Amino acid sequence: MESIILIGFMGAGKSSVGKALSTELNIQFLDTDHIIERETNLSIPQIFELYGEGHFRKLEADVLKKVISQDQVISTGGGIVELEMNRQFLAQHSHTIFLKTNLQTIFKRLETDQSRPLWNQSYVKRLELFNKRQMYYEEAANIVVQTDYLSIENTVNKILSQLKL
Ligand SMILES: Nc1ncnc2c1ncn2[C@@H]1O[C@H](COP(=O)(O)OP(=O)(O)O)[C@@H](O)[C@H]1O
Ligand SMILES: O=C(O)C1=C[C@@H](OP(=O)(O)O)[C@@H](O)[C@H](O)C1
Ligand SMILES: [Mg+2]
Repeated sequence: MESIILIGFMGAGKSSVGKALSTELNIQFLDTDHIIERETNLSIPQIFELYGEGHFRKLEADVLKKVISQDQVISTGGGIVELEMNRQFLAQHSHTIFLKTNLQTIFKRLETDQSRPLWNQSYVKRLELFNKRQMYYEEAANIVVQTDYLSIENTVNKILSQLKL
């Protein structure tokens, strides 16, 4: 089986759903953010603060290329689709899944979150980022799963049924 890649906005549930999905399928779980943090020995906010978003995007693109292989679930960061190269790469992959959420759901889930530098900004900036990225996710994904009213467990089940596994 090809690896399963989860994409979507911050708070869509990529990391939580990815972990649960890998447990269900009994395969390895990778999260591009975790790999970057481990390899740099820095937190995501520290990388943004010290080196800026552009540098983080390079690290993220390198990790994405490196981790695609068989039999694993890969959760990405919400901004992986910012680079066109990544969008093309993801679109060529048959199991790229867009976890789709409306902005209201994201606000609820990330209400007290301080760990995401690009969420930690004004309402207008958040809205702009959310709107801009929607078509990027659509472009990069082959499967779309709407998650607003689903628990993590039910999202996993919906993915499994869409993948017909
Ligand atoms: N389907 C869901 N229902 C309720 N809460 C969720 C759901 N998916 C994620 N969450 C919660 O939202 C927050 C962000 O989830 P996370 O998996 O880190 O998202 P992402 O990796 O897409 O940014 C976490 O607190 C998580 O427990
Ligand atoms: O949307 C983004 O640009 C980002 C999303 C984060 O991952 P999650 O989507 O898992 O929160 C993380 O990669 C970083 O803070 C940047
Ligand atoms: Mg995540």
